[in-house]
This record gives sequence, structure tokens and C-alpha cells, in this order.
Amino acid sequence: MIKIKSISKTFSSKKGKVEALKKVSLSVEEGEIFGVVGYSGAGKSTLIRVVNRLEQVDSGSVIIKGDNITQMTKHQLREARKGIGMIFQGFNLLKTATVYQNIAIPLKLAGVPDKEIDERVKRYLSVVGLEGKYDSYPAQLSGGQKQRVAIARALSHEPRVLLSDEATSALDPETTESILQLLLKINREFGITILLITHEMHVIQKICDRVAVMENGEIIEQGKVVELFSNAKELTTKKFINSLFPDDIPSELIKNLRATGPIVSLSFVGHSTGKPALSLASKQFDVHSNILSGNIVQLKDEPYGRLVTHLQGSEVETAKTIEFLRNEGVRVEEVSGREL
Ligand SMILES: Nc1ncnc2c1ncn2[C@@H]1O[C@H](COP(=O)(O)OP(=O)(O)OP(=O)(O)O)[C@@H](O)[C@H]1O
Repeated sequence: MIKIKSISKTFSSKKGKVEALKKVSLSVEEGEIFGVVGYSGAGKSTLIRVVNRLEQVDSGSVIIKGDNITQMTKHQLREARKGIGMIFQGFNLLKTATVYQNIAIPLKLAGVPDKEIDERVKRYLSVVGLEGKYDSYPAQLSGGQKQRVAIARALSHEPRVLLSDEATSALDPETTESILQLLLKINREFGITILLITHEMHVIQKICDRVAVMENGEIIEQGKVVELFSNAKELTTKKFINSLFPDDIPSELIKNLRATGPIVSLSFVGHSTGKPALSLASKQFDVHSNILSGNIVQLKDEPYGRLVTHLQGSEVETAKTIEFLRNEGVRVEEVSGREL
């Protein structure tokens, strides 16, 4: 659906040159929600802005449904952009226009007939749950309601693709949750492909099918969300995932416990989250487990859980326990205090 092929972009400023994107490639499949996560300055905004050519690339190409966006004339680009909606952290609403007009005006400019404009405004305001707000002005709305208007405006052009530039970053956790659920609904009901950028791992956790992690203008790791959660290779990816599993086990305690057996991190995916594997292991082997921290989060399609536990017992018995857990579908990693 979206193919980003080896794009590079360098900015020149007084302080010198910044390579914002270094030969970045990724491919978003039709109907999926693809998230790009990274810390500030990683290049995420630049990446999403080259997709609809708000930013020109120095080299490489962006192909959407077979059309090369990077090589289009202005007229072709205008047409192509009709199929690409975008929402922003700052909502970008017209302050002096009502909610209704915020959606109607861009439709009018796009040449949509008046009768259809009215139908679409009402239809998409209903999709985002703002039927009663036609005559309100943006200043009279909460942040979440403003983002809903922006989403309705994007949907009113009936795009195939929605680009989301930190759409929930200015919102409180509860409102964030409701906007994420709305994006999920849009994806499922209208089949719209979503490419989003975020610095918040829980956005990836909640709604994304696949994820790419960016650092210093490069994609350092990418894959299915569930696979990255259970098998991250890069330190930055691990840090993002660990942010969802906070624990502050005192290092002195870890040091003391490790003298009597390993401390292991157990990851459970999907059906294995429901199994009492650890208590079964404790019954079967001469090992006592002492849970130090634990949490289960809901990924888009399945739960993922993580437990950090101390296995107290002999080397032979703890090794048997670890093998048993692995056979039960649990991912087991021995951790040192530093990693925690
Ligand atoms: N117009 C510009 N002129 C000069 N440098 C820029 C410009 N836009 C971005 N950069 C630089 O390019 C790098 C990547 O910026 P970008 O905004 O894409 O990162 P980001 O991951 O989206 O971070 P943030 O979340 O803070 O926006 C940064 O070093 C930034 O300072």
C-alpha cells in the first residue's frame, strides 16, 4: 500500500547539516495500522511528512498504491492527496469556523457538491460521536473533541490512508484511550490503512499491527508488535517496551537474591498468559518462585504479560524449571540487575 524506498533527507541550518532521514525503507500493508516510534529528534515527523510530500526528499521514493508520490506534478499530487488524510498533534482547525464549517469548507474547496457536503459532514461527525456540536467553535471544545473534529474532517475526504502525526500527544491518558479506540474503529469499519508516528509506546501497544523503531534518522528495528515485544534486539526498542513494565527492584535485593538462584524475566503471549505455568513448575520441581514484579498489557489482538521472578533452588532444578516454562510457550530470559 505504502512503500517507502531508501529515502534520505538532510536539513541545513545555521548550526550545520542534520541528516533527518538516512536511507529509510519501510512498507505498510493495506488495512494495517503501522506505528513508527522514536525519541525526539529521531526523524519521525520528517518521515511521515514525506509520505504526502509536505516535505521533499533528497533521494529515494514514496509509492502509494503504485503511484510514485515523489515524482508527481503539482496537479497529480493534489489529486493523490485526496486519498491521504492527515491528523496532527495540534489539530489544525480553523479557529473562526464552526465544527460544521471546519469540515464543509475543505470539501467545498475540493469541489464536492453542496448536497453531498452536508451528507458527509453529518455522517462523519456522527462516526466520531459529535452530532450535537455542529455550531460549536474549536475554542468551545476539549482537546479530545477537537481531535475528533480533525478526524471527521480527514474522513470526510474518504481517504484510503490516514497519516497520524502524534495525534494523541497533547491529550490526557483517558482521552488518548478514546481517540485510540476511534482510530481502531476507523481502521476496522472503513478499512483505512493508518501510518502513525508517536513517542509513546502504549500507542503502539494498543492499536498497531506492526512497528518500526527509529533512532538518529534510521529504522533500527521493525516487525510485528507482538514479535518485537517478545524478542526485541536493540537497546532502544527494549527501553520503549520496558516503559510499559515499570519496576524499581532495589539493586541490593537483586544482588542478594541472585546468590540463591537466577532472576528471570518471563514473557507470556496470547494463550500462554492464561496458563498457571509458574505454579505448575513450582509443584513439579524443587524450586520456589518469588515474584518481584509483573504486568499484563493488551496488544491489538492478544494479551502480553511479563513477570520478573526469582527462582530459588539448585542449578539443576532451576534449569529444569526454565526448560519446562519454555516448553509451556513462555519466553524466559535471565536478567542481571543492570538490565532491570
Ligand atoms: N525544517 C528543519 N530545519 C532544520 N532541521 C530540521 C527541520 N526539521 C527537522 N529538523 C531536524 O531533523 C531531525 C529530525 O527531526 P524530526 O522532527 O523529524 O524528529 P522527530 O522524531 O519527529 O522529533 P520530535 O518528536 O521532537 O518532532 C532533528 O534533528 C531536527 O532538529
